[in-house]
Amino acid sequence: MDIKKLRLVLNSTGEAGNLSQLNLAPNLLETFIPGYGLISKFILDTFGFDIGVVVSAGLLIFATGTAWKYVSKLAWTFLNQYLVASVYFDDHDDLFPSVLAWIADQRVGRVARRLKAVSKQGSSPEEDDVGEMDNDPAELFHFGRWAAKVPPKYEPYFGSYQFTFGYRFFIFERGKREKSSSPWQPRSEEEHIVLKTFGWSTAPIKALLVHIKQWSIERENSITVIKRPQSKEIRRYQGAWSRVTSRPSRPMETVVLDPEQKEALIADVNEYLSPASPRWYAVRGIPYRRGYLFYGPPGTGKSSLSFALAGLFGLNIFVISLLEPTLTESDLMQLFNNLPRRCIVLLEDIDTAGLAREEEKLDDTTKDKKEEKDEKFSAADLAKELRKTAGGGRRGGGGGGGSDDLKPGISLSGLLNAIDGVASHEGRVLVMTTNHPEKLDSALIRPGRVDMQVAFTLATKHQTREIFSRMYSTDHDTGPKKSVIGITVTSNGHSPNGTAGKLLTNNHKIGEAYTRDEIEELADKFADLVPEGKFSPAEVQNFLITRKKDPQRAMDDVALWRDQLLEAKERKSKIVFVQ
Ligand SMILES: Nc1ncnc2c1ncn2[C@@H]1O[C@H](COP(=O)(O)OP(=O)(O)OP(=O)(O)O)[C@@H](O)[C@H]1O
Repeated sequence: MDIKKLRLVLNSTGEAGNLSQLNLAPNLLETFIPGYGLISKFILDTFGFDIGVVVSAGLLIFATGTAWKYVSKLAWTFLNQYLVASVYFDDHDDLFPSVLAWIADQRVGRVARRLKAVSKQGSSPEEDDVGEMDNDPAELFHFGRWAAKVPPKYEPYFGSYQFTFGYRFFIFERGKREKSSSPWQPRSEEEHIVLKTFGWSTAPIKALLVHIKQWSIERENSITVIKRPQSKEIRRYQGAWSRVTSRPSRPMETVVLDPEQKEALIADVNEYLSPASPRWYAVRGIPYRRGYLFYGPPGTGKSSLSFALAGLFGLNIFVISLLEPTLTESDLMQLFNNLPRRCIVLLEDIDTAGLAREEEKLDDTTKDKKEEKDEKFSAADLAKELRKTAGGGRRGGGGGGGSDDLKPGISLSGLLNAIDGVASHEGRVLVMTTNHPEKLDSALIRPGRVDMQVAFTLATKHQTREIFSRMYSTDHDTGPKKSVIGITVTSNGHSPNGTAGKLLTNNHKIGEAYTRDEIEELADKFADLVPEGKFSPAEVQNFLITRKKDPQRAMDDVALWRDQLLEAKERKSKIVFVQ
């Protein structure tokens, strides 16, 4: 279209505002819309109405819109290239969920018209999500109905969103792309986020990210993030570790140990993690790493203490079980090489290292180990095993795959290589646990690899007492505080052997609150009835959990439970299921 023709576009003789001025030359309209002349003549003759004005206006609006789109796209590309700073990260990055959560929490996230609902299948809703529990204690609690009240969480859907932060304009973009995978791999998508702002410097975005990290840490202050090895198939694409869950940090006081032992451990970890330590180690040429060995029978608190340490020091915890059947030495190396600078690595069952490869007797040794474990198998262990199986955890679940050519088992040298690797000299806290310290090779526990050993024993009187007291107390402050119990059934004062029931004048009904002093008194008496060094804290805890609303019932039942469990242990029963 030449300029002369364009000039014909408008009848520019009339006054502004008169629609007829917009009437495009019929010749031009004929060029765009074949047959236009005939149609317009027909309408003019029949209805006396000139459609030229309407058609011209429509065409003009269309042309202006297209031009605007084109020009703005050009301008945006130019701006993006020369005047916009951006920071990208993909969904493997720890920042990804934090940024999404932060955006969702901002006005931009709340008013966005395109949201992605996130409700994980089978995830357990938090009480906070539903508000107060209005479950009638007299009725059975129906989890499904309760969980149905939980609204899903919402995130901004894929696309671009603008927001301001500290008087500065930002753009948040969420996108996805197909991951480059080999033809025989299932197709998958990878998400990414881009944060943009006007200017040549990324400093404002970096400051925003620091703010988001702090916001996220404050929000998750009491949360411990637990990571386990990613399944083999996706490890290559999504990193070695996957975030299995995050759960409320375990308070250190809930792990009952010898106070001195606990204090010494906490002080040691604290000293090691202090910001001045890396330099101290570097100046003296000592590798900056610290290893701990937690050993003792099953159910004595080794894992619990590791989780409590993670909560106390605000570290993520990376859990590897050497009993995981698909774990190979190269996997172990890869896992250690992909640890962050500061974290706790919980390496469970280290006594299995060297069993398979070095002796080439995997079947026998696994069988032996299983038999040994079975001998000590108690109800608490059984529950724990079931939990692990259900959660796809330690034994086989998390690994996936399991190709036939895998030779499971980690040799001792493989384990040593992994924990001594260069990448592991960087501030991680290594906690190794075992039920069989006597089986450990001295090379594994030499100073430098294991710097402190913590022995866990079957429950002492102090532990039994503390576990009881914590089970029934809601408040550990001094003073005559009220403790637990809130249901309205009357205790029948049942006492199987007639002794324990007499310990407390049975004038308490369930539903009455016990004072702190009363609970302490009961705790002393309970600890007197449980022999020292016979039961694991897990067993004691398990017994009490089934009577968690009724300390008097625990007192009534303890003697029978104790005798049955002792007898069963003496008979070396394979599974002791005494409640
Ligand atoms: N010392 C303890 N103080 C408080 N609770 C304990 C203690 N020991 C065990 N428990 C309780 O028993 C359960 C099992 O404990 P945990 O998993 O820490 O034992 P573990 O020694 O790691 O066992 P395993 O060797 O089988 O892995 C947990 O629920 C924990 O609360």
